[in-house]
Amino acid sequence: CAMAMNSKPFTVFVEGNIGSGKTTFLEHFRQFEDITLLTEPVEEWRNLKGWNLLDLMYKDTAKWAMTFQSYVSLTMLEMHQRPTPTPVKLMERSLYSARYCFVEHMMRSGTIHPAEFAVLDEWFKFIMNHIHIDADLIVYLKTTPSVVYERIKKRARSEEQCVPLSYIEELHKLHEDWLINRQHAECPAPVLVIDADLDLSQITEEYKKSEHQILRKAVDVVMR
Ligand SMILES: Cc1cc2cn([C@H]3C[C@H](O)[C@@H](CO)O3)c(=O)nc2[nH]1
Repeated sequence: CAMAMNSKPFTVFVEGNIGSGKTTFLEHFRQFEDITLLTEPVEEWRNLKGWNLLDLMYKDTAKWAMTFQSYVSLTMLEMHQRPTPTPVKLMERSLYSARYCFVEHMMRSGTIHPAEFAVLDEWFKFIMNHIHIDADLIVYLKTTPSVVYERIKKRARSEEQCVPLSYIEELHKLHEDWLINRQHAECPAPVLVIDADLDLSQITEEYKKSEHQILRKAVDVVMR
């Protein structure tokens, strides 16, 4: 049932490390007509007027990380703001994982200059104070770094082939600090943790756990 475009849909952020199965999780919900799926616009990051910013970032991180994260944040903001015709909206990642996981890592590792970090942080704070982008629920696909590292190698996305395990471990810790240890109060949504180490055959049971929570909330939104 299409809802008026102006009412706020029940919004879910699907978060997790590289290779944690976010796209697979989202595809599982393709079957429901009352849910709008917004997957990560990786193809936009791979081709902005012919420039593959994702590849540039992985090839020369110090030079391109700021530019890449700046564009990623713009594409995420566009998705946060996109009108949703359904009672439920599932988004792959968010401006929160952009800031608390990826940009945070780049600042701590010295990949970006403190002045570059300051600019990205000012953009993030302005958006937080002026635009409502909160989630009603965060689904955290919790994984073990070594498991997703093997998946990344098997998936063989060309730009990611040089990603070291240490990077995956650092991103994991930042996801845990945010979603398990709840170190950032700006994003107070409840977190539903899914064991995403499970391989495809077993994980459907895990998805059903979240399906119930998400769809029940969808009914609440529609009945509101
Ligand atoms: C919000 C956000 C998503 C995101 C993805 N990535 C990278 C990780 C993967 O290699 C690829 C697709 O998620 O993009 C990144 O470097 N910075 C990001 N920030």
